[in-house]
Amino acid sequence: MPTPIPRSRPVMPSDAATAAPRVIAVASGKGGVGKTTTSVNLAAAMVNAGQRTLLLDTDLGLANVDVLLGLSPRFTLADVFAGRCELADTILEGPNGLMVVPAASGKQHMAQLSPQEHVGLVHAFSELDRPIDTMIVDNAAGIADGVLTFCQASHDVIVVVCDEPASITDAYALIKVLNRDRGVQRIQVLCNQVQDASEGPALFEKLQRVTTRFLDVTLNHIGSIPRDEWLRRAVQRQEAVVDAFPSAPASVAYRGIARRARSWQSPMVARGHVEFFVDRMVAAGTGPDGGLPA
Ligand SMILES: Nc1ncnc2c1ncn2[C@@H]1O[C@H](COP(=O)(O)OP(=O)(O)OP(=O)(O)O)[C@@H](O)[C@H]1O
Repeated sequence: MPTPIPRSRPVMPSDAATAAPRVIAVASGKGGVGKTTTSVNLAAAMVNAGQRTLLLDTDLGLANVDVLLGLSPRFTLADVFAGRCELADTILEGPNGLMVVPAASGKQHMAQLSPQEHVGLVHAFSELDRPIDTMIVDNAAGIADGVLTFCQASHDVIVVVCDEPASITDAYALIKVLNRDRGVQRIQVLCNQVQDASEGPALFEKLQRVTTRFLDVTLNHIGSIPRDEWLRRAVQRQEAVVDAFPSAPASVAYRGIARRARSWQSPMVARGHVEFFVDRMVAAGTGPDGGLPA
């Protein structure tokens, strides 16, 4: 069992006003649909647009944000949990000032953190003394507890989906459990690897039909990313496509989504921030000390 992150002091409203990151979780039911690609490119597009952005890789079992960006972590979250360093020590400087917190690749036990440890991790961001406007959280695929906890604790959840039956079925399963078990009522849907302009809206429509029928959740189609050969070339160069090939179709699409993300209405506009994390954990009974706020 890894050592839990030391609990931070209680989060006061003034702290929240200083930290103030808007937190966006990126998830998918099925693996391999483009979740990490999306996290990296949205984060890069946001940083290029002047937002102070931190990309957190929580795919603790199988990390790859740092690989995609060609970064070499000195410390990872595994070191934080083992008490070998502070969270701030794990932050890598990515392209154009993007802050990247790498996960711990291949450390199987890191994929099995308790809800309290997930909360501790998220809560620890309130201790960071550098200003962050937006935090993008790249999750593992599937519906493991940690994924649900990170999604539940974020202001927005982007579910990445492709037009193939397993992706749609698994996206539905993820949305269902987020909605029914974790009280998430709004999901941002990103359709990836579309072949033409009509595929994204049609795919969104399919997903929406089934969720409207069975769930009390609002889906919002935030945009579609074309299947793009330039994106694969950028991966080979270990760069975000928005940086390597800014005029590629996928880059244009990611920039558009990043721009529009600013106007998504936060479900708790007046509150938000780190305080929002803790409140939502506690509301669901997954807070530190079995439901009591730290
Ligand atoms: N729009 C796209 N056009 C072309 N290739 C893409 C696109 N999106 C993703 N890919 C490719 O698909 C593969 C899977 O992408 P990615 O690693 O982002 O998926 P993932 O959902 O994060 O997977 P995992 O859950 O296994 O981490 C990668 O090789 C990536 O380069």
